[in-house]
Amino acid sequence: MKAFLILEDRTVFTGTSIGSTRDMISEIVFNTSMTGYLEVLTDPSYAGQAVVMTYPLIGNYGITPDMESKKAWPDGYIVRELSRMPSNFRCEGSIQDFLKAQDIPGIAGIDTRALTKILREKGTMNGMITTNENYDLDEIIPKLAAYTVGDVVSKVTCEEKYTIEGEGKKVALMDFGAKNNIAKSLNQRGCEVTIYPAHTSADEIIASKPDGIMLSNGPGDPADCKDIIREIKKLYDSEIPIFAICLGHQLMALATGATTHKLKYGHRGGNHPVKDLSNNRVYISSQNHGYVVDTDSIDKNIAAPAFTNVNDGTNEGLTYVGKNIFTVQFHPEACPGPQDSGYLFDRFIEMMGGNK
Ligand SMILES: NC(=O)CC[C@H](N)C(=O)O
Repeated sequence: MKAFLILEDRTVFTGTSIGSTRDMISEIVFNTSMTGYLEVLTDPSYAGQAVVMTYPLIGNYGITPDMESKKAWPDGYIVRELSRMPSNFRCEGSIQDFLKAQDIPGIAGIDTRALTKILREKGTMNGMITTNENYDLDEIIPKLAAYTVGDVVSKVTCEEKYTIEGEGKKVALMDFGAKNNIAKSLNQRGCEVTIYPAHTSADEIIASKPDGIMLSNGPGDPADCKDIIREIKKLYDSEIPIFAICLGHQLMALATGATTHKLKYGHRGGNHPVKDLSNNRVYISSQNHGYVVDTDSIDKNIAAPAFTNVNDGTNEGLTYVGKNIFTVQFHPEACPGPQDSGYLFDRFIEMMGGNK
């Protein structure tokens, strides 16, 4: 069946429908990862967005147990070519069947390179995937322009707290849309990890006396998370060590007076170079974000830049003055992508006093 991807600038791509055939409107973003399509599909930070994979062949090893959450979160999926015959000893099914089962509409067989060039030159924009050949652009474009990602953290966070047992330090993980490998990275290092719903009060977290608090990644515009930001300010005021990733990093910055803005087309992929400003070493990082902390808005008495992006100079991490708090914009938990910065979990454990 034919499918159409319609962009806010009136560009229309014609391809083949994959997954669900229902209409979808979303923000269209591109990811340049060459591996790890399943981790991308199940990363809750994509809620409210449809993702274009720039790597031309997707799905060749099918669906494996590498899910980063319990389901797929993007509103839509856009690829050049979907593998017709997935093959891997861990393969449990095809991506086509997975998208159908998850009711996610998609489009294959379009020139994703041309699409990515448009998004890179004009910036991230909204779009629609439809199988209706009689689409009416004049009717659709205003609907696309009106779309906003909205409050997606509430949609992706867990409903109730739960604990992953461990013998070492007790970590409270705030789930704003956490990827599984954050809890796993801590647990593999011995930590007992309790995962809390995003709207848990700071008082409850502090009363549970954790050795450290981890603020997770998550979807949407950080500045929209006003209630959560208020609670994070209380966590900042407590003396508990804190490590934060991506949305968590942005929320801590907002809670302490900095501002954020939306990048033209974001950083989503597995090869983003970030420089550790303490030793000028460059790490290749996994990234998925559309917003950044404004470097100029950081109060020197509160925080200092710890990492910058080598490609565009934007902020990639902060250390907080006089506090046991550090935060990063990229993904040390990888999944997908390089694990170069996994040592940051060790740094967090040291900050909590070490595991033994
Ligand atoms: N992966 C994330 O946590 C993303 C954070 C935020 N939603 C952004 O796009 O910038």
